Amino acid sequence: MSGTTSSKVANDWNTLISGINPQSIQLNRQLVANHSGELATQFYAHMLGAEDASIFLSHDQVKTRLHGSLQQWLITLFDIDEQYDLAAAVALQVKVGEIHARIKIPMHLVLRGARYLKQHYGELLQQEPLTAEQQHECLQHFCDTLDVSMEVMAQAYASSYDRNTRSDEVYRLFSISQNLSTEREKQKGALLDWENRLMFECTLGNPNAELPALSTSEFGLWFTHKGAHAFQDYPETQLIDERINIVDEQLLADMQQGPADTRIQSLRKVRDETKRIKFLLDDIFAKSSELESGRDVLTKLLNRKFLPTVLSREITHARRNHSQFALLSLDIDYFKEVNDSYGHEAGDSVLQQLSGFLVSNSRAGDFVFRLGGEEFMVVLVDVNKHNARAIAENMRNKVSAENFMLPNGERIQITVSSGLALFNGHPDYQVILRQVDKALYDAKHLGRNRVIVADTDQL
Ligand SMILES: Nc1nc2c(ncn2[C@@H]2O[C@H](COP(=O)(O)OP(=O)(O)OP(=O)(O)O)[C@@H](O)[C@H]2O)c(=O)[nH]1
Repeated sequence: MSGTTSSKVANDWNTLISGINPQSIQLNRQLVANHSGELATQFYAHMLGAEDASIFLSHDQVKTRLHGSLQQWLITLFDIDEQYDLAAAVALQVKVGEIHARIKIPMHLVLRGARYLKQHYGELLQQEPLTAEQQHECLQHFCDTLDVSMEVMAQAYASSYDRNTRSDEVYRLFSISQNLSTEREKQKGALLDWENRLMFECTLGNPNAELPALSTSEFGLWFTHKGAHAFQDYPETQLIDERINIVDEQLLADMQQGPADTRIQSLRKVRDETKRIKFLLDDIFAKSSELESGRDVLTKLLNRKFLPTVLSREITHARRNHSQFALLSLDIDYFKEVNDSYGHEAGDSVLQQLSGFLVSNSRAGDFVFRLGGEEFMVVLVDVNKHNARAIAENMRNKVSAENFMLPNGERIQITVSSGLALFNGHPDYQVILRQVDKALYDAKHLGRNRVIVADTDQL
């Protein structure tokens, strides 16, 4: 929202307040403060009652937290009188609108909640010993104030949403532009690995063991988290998704339970399906054109600008599928000493080697970012609290055992401090980012070369 628009709204707000009897403002302030809990409950009851809202606000902790925030927001909103700093009040509404855009709560649901708030407030006023005229003025002030707030929020929402969408689109184009031919071969190889593993399990493996699912294989994770998004406009993407489902839901089940001849037949069908997936992959990769790359120049990792897009998408995925992901941040310890002792070029070389190391030690569906300087972030997809911690510890251990080769031929060892935070259902990605930042900060201050897991139950 531009500065001119903000000051115009602040002026309008001021005019609105100065036209109201201060006694009515005081009455509303008192009544809203006394009934803030009940008003917040009304707001969410109607908002969450809508079917299209449940996906956004289904998490209990979120409900509890948002309920408190809404109460506080109402109290602050109706505390506003002529003495109040209206520019600050406008800024607060902008912030709320931006949070809604970030967690993608559609604006119409917020407006619906506001409509019911007005209705309920009218009923509350009727229970007060007020004249009809006083009631009317209080309700007018309540409705006008909410309307101004909604107007500001809607503007902030629209521009923030546009920004996010543009960034999503840039990311989508970017993510398909990376080394297309290498990626294609890598994913076809991953598909072949899964097929070979399946053949092995079928013929020589333990007959009671569960067969490896295609959707959770290296290829399946890459496809779900990256490929399907990058190639979302191609009909082949839908077809690949259907093939993966057929393999996992039907064919593997037949192979697991069916009689011997059915198993052989199903195995043949699996081969046919994987062959079709390979053809479909070739088609979509061939259709995609090379696009300008936007990777970090030194390390070729993803850079910070795509972090919001990736996190928003992973949050939506985790909430829809009741799965989890984790953020692992890694910061090299005493990196300044590497630069000071061996020179900047040596430091650059260590950053490049560590980047390659992180990529080769994470899975195809994971995302590795260089956030800047000597700080990295890995988005660990489809993990739980037990294996995420093990992955983080393993990564830290392996880094400390690795020899990093300097341009002068010397080898050095480094350590990293890590913060780890597991997604806890909160729809705003800033929450998990704050948690992982705090955990990294603690890891540094508790002595470095360690992993600290954030307490993500604390929202
Ligand atoms: N070679 C090189 N150095 C960089 C780059 N970006 C940041 N640095 C250096 O990274 C160092 C970071 O130093 P500090 O923030 O003090 O951190 P540190 O020495 O790693 O210490 P702790 O993080 O507290 O363990 C500085 O010397 C930066 O100049 C880069 O792209 N290349």
